[in-house]
Amino acid sequence: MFSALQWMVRRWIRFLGKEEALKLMNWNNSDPYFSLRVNTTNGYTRDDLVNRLEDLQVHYEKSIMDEFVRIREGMQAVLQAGLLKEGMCAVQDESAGFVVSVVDPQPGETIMDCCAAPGGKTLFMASRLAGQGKVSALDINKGRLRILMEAAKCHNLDDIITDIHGDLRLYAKESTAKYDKVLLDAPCSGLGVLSKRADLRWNRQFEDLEELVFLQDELLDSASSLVKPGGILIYSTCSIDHEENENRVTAFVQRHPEFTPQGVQGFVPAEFITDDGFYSSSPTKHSLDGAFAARLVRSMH
Ligand SMILES: C[S@@+](CC[C@H](N)C(=O)[O-])C[C@H]1O[C@@H](n2cnc3c(N)ncnc32)[C@H](O)[C@@H]1O
Repeated sequence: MFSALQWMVRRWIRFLGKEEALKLMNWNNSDPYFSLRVNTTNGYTRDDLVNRLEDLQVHYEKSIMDEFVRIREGMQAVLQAGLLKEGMCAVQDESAGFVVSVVDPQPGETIMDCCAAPGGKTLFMASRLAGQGKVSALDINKGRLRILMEAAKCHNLDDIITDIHGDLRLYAKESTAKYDKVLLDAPCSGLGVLSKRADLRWNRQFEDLEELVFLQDELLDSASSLVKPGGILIYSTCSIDHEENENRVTAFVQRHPEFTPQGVQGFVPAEFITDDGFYSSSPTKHSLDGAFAARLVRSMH
């Protein structure tokens, strides 16, 4: 009845309880919402986007995030009308938007986006810099990085964004550059986005989770070496699994006492803040994709 592998269901029941696990499975099997983020760099406002959606007779809801609009149907009409190609908006879930709020890009800052492609967060961070500052977008996947730079051109952000093709683990060993902020949006199980990525339900094995956790630790170690003294490391995933989220942060600060977790109060609304001060969105609580982010401040020495 619920198309999820047994190991996932067992895990959800164990960590969320039966009732919450059932709600999650229902959410994953329902028709997904899609969210559109208006591109303010090109001078558009949310009202411009709303007007275009009304012309196209696409039903929408204004989101709790200022730049976002949610639609359940009509994505085909949006694509055909060229709203994405003309750089008016991007498809982005608010759960990813809130990760950018946790980064809190400020004009003039240098930001390293370590696992950047296809660039949803890179673009949003670059637009928040308001023309001052730089985002370096690194990814191991050349094809996805090309898509990122095409989108950057379309959004008029290509002078702010520099692409770097490479494996973060090697890059961090060789590079002497240090950044004000470093975002590691790590490769993860995607267990928070199963309503949109139904394929993951069938493809993900428990062993994948173990491998991913190992990779997440390695990438966190590498990303941390790029943070300047007093700078901030942001670790995020689109997973709802503690093993990939809170547990990775706990293990990281044990290996790196020079980093201290900083609560995300003031960066995202209170209902998205966990008891430990992390950002967490939940499909069942917030009707958004699942995501997680932690802010870690590097000491001055
Ligand atoms: C969750 S996705 C990033 C999504 C992206 N931040 C966004 O918002 O659109 C993870 C990315 O990590 C990249 N990746 C995986 N291993 C990597 C490595 N060792 N070095 C650099 N990038 C890596 C993948 O190619 C993939 O694009």
